[in-house]
Amino acid sequence: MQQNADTDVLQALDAVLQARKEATGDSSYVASLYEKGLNKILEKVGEEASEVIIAAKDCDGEQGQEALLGEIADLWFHSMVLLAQQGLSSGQVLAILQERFGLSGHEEKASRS
Ligand SMILES: N=c1c2ncn([C@@H]3O[C@H](COP(=O)(O)OP(=O)(O)OP(=O)(O)O)[C@@H](O)[C@H]3O)c2ncn1[C@@H]1O[C@H](COP(=O)(O)O)[C@@H](O)[C@H]1O
Repeated sequence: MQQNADTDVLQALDAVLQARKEATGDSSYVASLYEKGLNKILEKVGEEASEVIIAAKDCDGEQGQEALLGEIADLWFHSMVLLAQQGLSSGQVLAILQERFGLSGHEEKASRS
């Protein structure tokens, strides 16, 4: 199984995604997505989400778990490309999760009315 990694990698990747705004598509996959635009990035997010579903349905044993982790990494990565393209960062998503941490989904829903 893969080793655990901490959230530093998200911050480092945010910086790379930002820097790729100055790169060209022939040298960088991320820059190629920026060049193709929002619709292509959304297509990749949708495609990767579908691959997560398929991998989860087939998730049997260590190999299946490795495959699922790989697909979720692809989904997170493409979601981060979307955030960067929109001028946002994973840090902002983490802040929302931090705010929600410990608050039951049922309680949060009840507090809305
Ligand atoms: N984490 C990733 C990462 N995860 C997945 N991918 C790429 O995402 C692509 C999507 O996989 P697919 O199988 O869907 O690709 P595909 O069939 O070639 O895609 P399409 O032609 O259908 O769009 C693959 O090319 C993967 O290599 C990534 N590409 C880059 N990164 C990170 O982004 C950084 C910058 O990348 P570059 O901009 O390419 O230098 C890298 O240093 C990495 O840290």
